[in-house]
Amino acid sequence: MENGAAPTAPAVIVAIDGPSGTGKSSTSKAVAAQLGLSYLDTGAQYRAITWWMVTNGIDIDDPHAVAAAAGKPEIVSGTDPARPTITVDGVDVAGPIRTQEVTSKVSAVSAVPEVRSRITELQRSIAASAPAGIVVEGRDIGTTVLPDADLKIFLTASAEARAARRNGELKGADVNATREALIKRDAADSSRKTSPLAKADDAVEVDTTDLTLPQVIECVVTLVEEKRAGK
Ligand SMILES: Nc1ncnc2c1ncn2[C@@H]1O[C@H](COP(=O)(O)OP(=O)(O)O)[C@@H](O)[C@H]1O
Ligand SMILES: Nc1ccn([C@H]2C[C@H](O)[C@@H](COP(=O)(O)OP(=O)(O)O)O2)c(=O)n1
Repeated sequence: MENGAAPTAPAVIVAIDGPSGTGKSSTSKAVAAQLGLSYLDTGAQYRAITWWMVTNGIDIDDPHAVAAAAGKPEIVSGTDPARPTITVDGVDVAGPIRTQEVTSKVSAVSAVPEVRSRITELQRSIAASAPAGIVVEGRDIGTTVLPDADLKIFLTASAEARAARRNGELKGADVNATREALIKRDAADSSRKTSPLAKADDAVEVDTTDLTLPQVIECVVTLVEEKRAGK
């Protein structure tokens, strides 16, 4: 290089999609931290807009009402993988977006096309401004949000493994009820008309059922490094 500076790697965009409990958030955060990339949890954004709708008394079963309100809340995501943040109109909602109420309503809100177009635009602008690149996790990142991503991963796991993992986080929950709720939400997310949960044709599928979290992280880091090396 003319100025003697060390060459910097070009920004790398990694899309990680898959159903609930497959390990997207844990894997994406760890991969981004290890590789010095930004991190975006797009599910948190859909949860945040759902929280705003519930808090403001919008009838989430009325898609017209949800569509009419979709442009109102200002959602801001902090993309440091060591400390991801999410605010709505300046309010920290990291805790409130994880309630059962929000979880049970997020699929209906995120199926509304006006909600998706607003959040998709936000996601693209965050990805475009990440200095070293970004790991973006969700349901439609490889298919719709960032179809030109350098690497696309689709994580899967059995419903039993996913329910057991989620139950580890919810103290005292019934594993069968957790499994049924996961299956119901995945079915709603996969069957909606606008950008459903789906594997992109060029995504690498990783079944995490019998892998530990460190094994999944290592697998994805290796795939990113191979991409960067041009293999
Ligand atoms: N391969 C794995 N083996 C065991 N537990 C895992 C694995 N991957 C993730 N987990 C755990 O499962 C739970 C759900 O993981 P998370 O990353 O939130 O999944 P997702 O973002 O796909 O819903 C977390 O408690 C996480 O620590
Ligand atoms: N890219 C995305 C990400 C999430 N969603 C919707 C559908 C999901 O059920 C909810 C919540 O996503 P989130 O990743 O937080 O869900 P879990 O961590 O799996 O419980 O948001 C979406 O429609 N598109």
